[in-house]
Amino acid sequence: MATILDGKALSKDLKIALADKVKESGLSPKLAVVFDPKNDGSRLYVGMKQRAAAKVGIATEDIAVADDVTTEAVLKIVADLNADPSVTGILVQAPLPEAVNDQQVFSAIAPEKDVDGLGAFNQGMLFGDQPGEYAVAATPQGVMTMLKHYDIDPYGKKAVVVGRSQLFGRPMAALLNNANATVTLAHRYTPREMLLDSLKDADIVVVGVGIANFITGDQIKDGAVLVDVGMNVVDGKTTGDIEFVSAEKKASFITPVPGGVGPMTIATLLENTFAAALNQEKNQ
Ligand SMILES: Nc1nc2c(c(=O)[nH]1)N[C@@H](CN(C=O)c1ccc(C(=O)N[C@@H](CCC(=O)O)C(=O)O)cc1)CN2
Repeated sequence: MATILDGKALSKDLKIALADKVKESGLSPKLAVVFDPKNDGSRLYVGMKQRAAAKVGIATEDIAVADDVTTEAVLKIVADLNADPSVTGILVQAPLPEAVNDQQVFSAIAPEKDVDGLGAFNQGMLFGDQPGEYAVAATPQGVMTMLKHYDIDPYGKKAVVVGRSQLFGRPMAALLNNANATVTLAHRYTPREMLLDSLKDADIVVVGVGIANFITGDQIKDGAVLVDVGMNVVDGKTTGDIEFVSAEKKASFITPVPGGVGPMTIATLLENTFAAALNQEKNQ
């Protein structure tokens, strides 16, 4: 039976520690959140982020965009937030309405306020494995924090990342690569046979494709570490991309859904937001 990678418990500890740090710093971090209020997921996640931020002493400001908003209008919102000294962090909750080019918007955020690390500058730092302080996307960074907490070192391991989104797969592969794993990045055009072949001898598998039960226990190696970034609703129940019952019998470690990567995403975003406020104070 696998050990559960308990993101819910770990994120709780991280938030308690962060609340102390925020208090001790005497700073007043403020996170501006740009989001589409018509998107059910965004409304849910933004609400979760706001409540968690309030608990650790980070103020938030909501900026709800209209249905027919254009990329230019969102770029103007971001430019105003970049220029506002009371705002220390900016988060653009994806997805924005269809007409908006999310990546263009992410890259317009001033790098020092880009707490989600999704802009071109911060992604370039990550992909170049550059030294220094910069934010990394909250979901993959949260996965790395969880691996470290459970003493799982990617060094020399074979890792397979399934999904290549900007929010998850691409930065996840870069982080594992920077941690000296040998990384395969699979995606929707990877032939099924090729994916199954990669999974057979993978030590670490991280999956985020948004398809319930996409990976099953019979496809993975005995003792593999399984991290499930997926979130699907099946028969009214939140479930991941990994078929938990069969996979936990073969894995050494596995994340549950819910209670695994999701809570780590939120804790990491708050850590990034505080780090950004500290850096801005230092560099003033
Ligand atoms: N700008 C960003 N947009 C989006 C991100 C992101 O990191 N930055 N990630 C996703 C969604 N997301 C955060 O925004 C997120 C998803 C899920 C959870 C979470 O804690 N989930 C719970 C279960 C909740 C439920 O049952 O419905 C869990 O896993 O335990 C947190 C954050 C999209 N956009």
